[in-house]
Amino acid sequence: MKEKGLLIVLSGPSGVGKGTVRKAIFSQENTKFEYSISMTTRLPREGEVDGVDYFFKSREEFESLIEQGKLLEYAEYVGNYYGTPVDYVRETMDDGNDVFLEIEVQGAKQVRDKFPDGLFIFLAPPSLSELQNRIVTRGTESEELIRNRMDTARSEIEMMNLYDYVVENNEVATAVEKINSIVQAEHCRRERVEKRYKKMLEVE
Ligand SMILES: Nc1nc2c(ncn2[C@@H]2O[C@H](COP(=O)(O)OP(=O)(O)O)[C@@H](O)[C@H]2O)c(=O)[nH]1
Ligand SMILES: Nc1ncnc2c1ncn2[C@@H]1O[C@H](COP(=O)(O)OP(=O)(O)O)[C@@H](O)[C@H]1O
Repeated sequence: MKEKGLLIVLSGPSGVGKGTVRKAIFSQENTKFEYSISMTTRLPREGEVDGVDYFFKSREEFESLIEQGKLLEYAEYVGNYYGTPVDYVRETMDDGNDVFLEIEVQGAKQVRDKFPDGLFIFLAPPSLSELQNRIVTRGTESEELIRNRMDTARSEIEMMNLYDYVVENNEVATAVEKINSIVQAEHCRRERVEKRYKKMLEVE
């Protein structure tokens, strides 16, 4: 029987660099992960393509997907829905490929409940002041929203202990390397456990 793929979840506070690190991971030539494209009700930004960056949906369409149980998790974030298509995730894992989710922390918590066997990686900022710097330099938020996001960030950081690994996003390239190593080590660990388990069954 084919081994199931891993479910890799990268999460962390807003502005820590999740999107940046994810893009760097998928720009590697030899990346072995399959990126799960999310659904969202937010409008496309300039240059974003439907079915590449996100599947852009209306609120009605999104709510109907929720009702039909088509989402592994979803969350409302700054006034818009974001969610992960469950069929894609299950099919990709069943085919033996690793699926990579880059999602905010509420969604990651829901995935943890449904897939406790997943690999949960928390991307942490070097400090709160650096996190604020990044949100400010990104320049997509008003002053009030930045204050709001910093309050949210504090509670998001408290959720760090629910994760298997914490990777500090100091340098993007280093964070990418660490994530690659974590996934590789996890594959080795699972192989070892599987072998031992098979051996035990043979003996009895
Ligand atoms: N729960 C959940 N969060 C998602 C999903 N897709 C993206 N996100 C998160 O939604 C947040 C907002 O994403 P986006 O609108 O692209 O803006 P960004 O802040 O520039 O990354 C980010 O924290 C993403 O990680 C998803 O499927 N589910
Ligand atoms: N390691 C890093 N060092 C410095 N700036 C970074 C780093 N990673 C991301 N950034 C910057 O921080 C801002 C937020 O990154 P982004 O990927 O949008 O975060 P998130 O997806 O977590 O909300 C962007 O301006 C990005 O260029």
